[in-house]
Amino acid sequence: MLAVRDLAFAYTRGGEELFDGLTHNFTPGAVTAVTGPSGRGKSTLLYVLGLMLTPTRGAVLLDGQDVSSAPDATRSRVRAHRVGFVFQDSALDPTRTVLDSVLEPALYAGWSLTAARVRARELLDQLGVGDRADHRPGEVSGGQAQRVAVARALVTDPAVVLADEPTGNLDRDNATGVLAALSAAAGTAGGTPRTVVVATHDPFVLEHADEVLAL
Ligand SMILES: Nc1ncnc2c1ncn2[C@@H]1O[C@H](COP(=O)(O)OP(=O)(O)OP(=O)(O)O)[C@@H](O)[C@H]1O
Repeated sequence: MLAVRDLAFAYTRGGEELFDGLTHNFTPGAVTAVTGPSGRGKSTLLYVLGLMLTPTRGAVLLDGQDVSSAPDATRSRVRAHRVGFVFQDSALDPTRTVLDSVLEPALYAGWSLTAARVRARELLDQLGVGDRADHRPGEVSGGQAQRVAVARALVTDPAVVLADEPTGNLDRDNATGVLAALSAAAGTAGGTPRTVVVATHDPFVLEHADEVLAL
């Protein structure tokens, strides 16, 4: 289970402190939408949960272990094996094919290229973008690119999936598709419920999320 205890973060020493000692348990198997006014720290919270930023105070707990203050090597390992990240506007490498972008995190996690390819193709098919596998991101639509980004976040079967404004620039149909993919992902991680956290302003996502955490 993913949780935060007494969490605070500041980008600079003595700078504005975000989260005000936040304590929260994220429910496995659920999509939790993190919302709040612009600048309140929604994206920053995802980076802290994803162990890309270290809390100034408090802790990020994964299955009861404080992973946020673990040594760098441990944090990298946890990030590679247990966390998937969907960046805003998909952020796919324009020089790689969709398939290569999706399988890359699995290679970092130590999978063989063959196993990573099989899993990546399976996910792209499940997300309805299998026919785009050999294209570059410039040759797919915004909605398709965002589903590709979800596939990339899921390729290692992580326990935690973090998505930053995944429906930001999408029309309703595409937003529905991306949200459905994230909801489906919440249900399964090798049979164990997966924790999905989405930072969003989108009223549609807020309405359909299982839980809402307001910052
Ligand atoms: N790299 C950075 N260095 C210094 N300050 C930053 C950095 N990134 C963000 N901030 C500041 O931290 C605060 C929180 O930013 P963050 O992007 O997490 O907010 P947000 O709630 O996601 O905002 P939005 O809804 O506009 O995306 C803001 O005041 C922002 O200006």
